Amino acid sequence: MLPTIDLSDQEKLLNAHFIDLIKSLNLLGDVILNIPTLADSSSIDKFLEAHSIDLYWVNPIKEQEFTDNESIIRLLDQGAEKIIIPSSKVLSLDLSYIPANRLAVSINLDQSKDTEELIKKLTGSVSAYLFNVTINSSTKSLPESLIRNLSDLTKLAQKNLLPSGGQIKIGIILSNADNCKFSPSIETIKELSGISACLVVPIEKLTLDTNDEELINISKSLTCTLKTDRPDELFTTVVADERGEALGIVYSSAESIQEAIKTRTGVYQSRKRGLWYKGATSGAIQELEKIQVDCDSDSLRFIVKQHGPGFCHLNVRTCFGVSKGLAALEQTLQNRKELAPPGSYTSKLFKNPDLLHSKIMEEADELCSAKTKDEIAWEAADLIYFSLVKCVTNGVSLKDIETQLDKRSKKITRRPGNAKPKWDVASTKQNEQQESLAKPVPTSSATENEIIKMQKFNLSEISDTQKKSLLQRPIIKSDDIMARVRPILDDVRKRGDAALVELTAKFDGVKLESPVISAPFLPEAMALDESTRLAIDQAYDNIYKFHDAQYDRSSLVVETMPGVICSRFSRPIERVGLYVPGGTAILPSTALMLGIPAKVAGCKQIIIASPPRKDGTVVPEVLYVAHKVGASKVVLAGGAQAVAALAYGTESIPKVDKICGPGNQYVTAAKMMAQNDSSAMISIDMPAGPSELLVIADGTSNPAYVASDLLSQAEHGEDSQVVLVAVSLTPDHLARIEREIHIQASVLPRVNIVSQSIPKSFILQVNSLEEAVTFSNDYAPEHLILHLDEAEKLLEKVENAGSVFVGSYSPESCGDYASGTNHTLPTYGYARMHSGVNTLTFLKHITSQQLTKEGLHKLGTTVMRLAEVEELEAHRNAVHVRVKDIEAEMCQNK
Ligand SMILES: NC(=O)c1ccc[n+]([C@@H]2O[C@H](COP(=O)([O-])OP(=O)(O)OC[C@H]3O[C@@H](n4cnc5c(N)ncnc54)[C@H](O)[C@@H]3O)[C@@H](O)[C@H]2O)c1
Ligand SMILES: N[C@H](CO)Cc1c[nH]c[nH+]1
Repeated sequence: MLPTIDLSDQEKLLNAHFIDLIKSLNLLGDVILNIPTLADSSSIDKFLEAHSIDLYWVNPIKEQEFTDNESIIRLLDQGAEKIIIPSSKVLSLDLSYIPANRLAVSINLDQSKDTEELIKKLTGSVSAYLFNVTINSSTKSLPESLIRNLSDLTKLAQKNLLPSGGQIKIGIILSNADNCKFSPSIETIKELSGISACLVVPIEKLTLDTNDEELINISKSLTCTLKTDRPDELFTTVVADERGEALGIVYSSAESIQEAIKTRTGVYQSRKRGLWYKGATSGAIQELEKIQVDCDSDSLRFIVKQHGPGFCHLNVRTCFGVSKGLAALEQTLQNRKELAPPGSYTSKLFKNPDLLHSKIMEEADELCSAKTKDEIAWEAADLIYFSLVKCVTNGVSLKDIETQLDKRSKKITRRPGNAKPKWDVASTKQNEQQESLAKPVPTSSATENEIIKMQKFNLSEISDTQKKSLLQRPIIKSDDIMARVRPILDDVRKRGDAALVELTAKFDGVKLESPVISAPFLPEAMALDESTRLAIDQAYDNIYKFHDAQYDRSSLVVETMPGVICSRFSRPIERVGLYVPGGTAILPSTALMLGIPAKVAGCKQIIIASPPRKDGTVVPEVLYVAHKVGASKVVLAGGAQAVAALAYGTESIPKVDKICGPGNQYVTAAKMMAQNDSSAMISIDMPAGPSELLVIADGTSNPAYVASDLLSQAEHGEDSQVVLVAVSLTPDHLARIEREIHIQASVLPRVNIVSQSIPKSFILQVNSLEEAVTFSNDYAPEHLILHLDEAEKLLEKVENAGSVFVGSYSPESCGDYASGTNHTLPTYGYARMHSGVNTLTFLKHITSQQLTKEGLHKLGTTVMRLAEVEELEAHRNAVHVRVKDIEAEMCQNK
């Protein structure tokens, strides 16, 4: 029998009668869930939350919705064993990469004329058929002609085994013609079982009550299909634990099966003592998890959770002796947890999570380095032991781990499986190889059919340690990067232009005559098409306006006490170096974002550095901006070597006082190292590394907009990180965002980059706006976009962020290019203490003071006393000599 449950009225299913029925059905295997619409995976979530069912097929009722395979894949990923596709749609959908054992087809035999043809066509691509037939008879048994027809179709369908082994399953759905009162019964089930088919029965027609004549008894629906050739008519029954390990052999009767299903415990038929409720006297009871029927329906397997000392009357777990391997290890660890002998190492691990952490890391590392078969087995055993200690400590059983594995094996969508940057051996190796390459290139392309997907976490389900690791950025291998950057800085410092030219040839693949061009720049070298020029001019005007308004040119003057006047005024930093990235994309917009505030501030010398193009020239857009902001030179170099040239100066490039601008890890590391080198005597704006974005979205957000924003930053580089904090989003809303991410990403020219950066990025589901903003403040993103109802209200709670984009019509792209705000912003969480580039970045402030005689006389005592406290006599004396004169003069005037 195949039971069906209609999920459109879930309230009804919460009554005790149905809860009980569903639990019992779960013991017997597959259940069909009818869902209202194909896209409605949330009704399944709701059902699974309320009831324990692990093997279910999904039958989406509305036929017309089967237009593509995306929703089908989603339902299978969610955990459905099979999806039932209507015969009218099965040939028009591309189901080629869904395994046959996950697909069932429903055929309406009253309407379909060429069922046989269809079955032949579908051979090897589906694993079950549901035949719908209308009964025009009120007799208790099915009409002979119908049985013959169904039998022929069943034989045809079952002619071949499935590609992965096993037989096609046939379900029969019987409907009544209006004037006929045919009601399926145990006899119908028996009749259909005779032709290897099973009856599909709605849950409303089922009962656990053996005396109910109207409804179908669940136990009988099973026992009526069993066969036995034993003289005592019992069924041989293997009893196994949740992981399938045989505990012993017993016998079952129709009556014991009925009792087992009713009580959901291990009940068998003892050949000497009748009904046997396992553990009733010994305490070694069993919770029944499944009853499975073998391939020829004459033996059973009871899957049970065994309590007490074990199944065997000799007080061991199995009748075949003690367990070995993983089961034995798990048992030992559980015993140790309850009562460990003195000095037990395992018990030490239970009590010392740090030690356990270290051992797991150590063993994982050793397993990675193991080479021979013996070494690998040895190290894997170590790792499994320590992992299992962690599991047992936290109440996780081997069964729980296997359930996870089984769940994952049901996923159709393959995970990209990239390692987190921290563990990404491939990219470390690649970085090493890149030393000799011109430019960083994307490592791999998106495999066809691979879903481009962010990782997903739920704040309420993750540990503090996990949360901490989410707050971290893709690791910058600081030591490693520093070790590469140090010799580059030294080389340029010592050998100047010659080193710069050589390093540009090495890293950018360009051999230059001279590493610099000076203003005035050739008009033909900065010629632009009209639309580009107009766009740059418009962006320039907006950025200028906003940055000019930031410049308070007046001096600050405060009389702190009578006759004591303090003031502060600003001066531009004289010589500034602006780094414009040009590795994976050349960014003239960055030239605007750095050049304009430098110009507004009045810096006397502006030098721009940017990697050259392959032909040794600078992109005309960058040169046009350089001209507009009044740059005196453009350095044709990128990476650490460009930073070194700006910091130390070369024969052709003047040293600057401050270096600003974003860049990759080499650029950022070089800026930080140069700043720490007192011989360079420079400052930097801030660490502005790989782009980041955090989006907070609620139920009012538009999935397409959210996805487009996330991708807009993910396309910068493989190391970009984007985060979506989803505030109480329904599974459906979230799924729509995920779908948009995949669809939009798949058609991007930089799909190779986003298919690397998106899987390293993550979605965090939270339950409230407070949780969302707290996480965002802890993360301190470079960019924060608020896709929220009344988004502006959240602004006052934002504590840490580089720049905020408020509401669904404020895409980050506007700030990246042209609205007016700056796009050079702190990353890696530095938004906690750094501002983005602004006009003040290019200014320094000088303070001054002037005291009158009266002022000095009034303040003198305070200063002299403080100097005495610090025992700095010269300080005290500088005031004393004056105060003495002032007082003498005052005496004379009296
Ligand atoms: N935070 C911000 O405000 C902001 C703004 C714009 C861009 N960005 C970021 O800037 C970064 C730009 O990076 P990019 O790589 O495209 O350009 P880039 O100009 O920063 O770096 C390219 C240079 O790196 C050097 N390089 C490459 N491989 C090297 C190696 N193995 N060893 C030493 N040097 C090497 C080369 O000299 C090359 O010219 C991106 O991550 C982007 O997200 C950030
Ligand atoms: N999003 C980058 C800041 O992290 C800036 C940029 C330049 N071009 C496009 N975007």
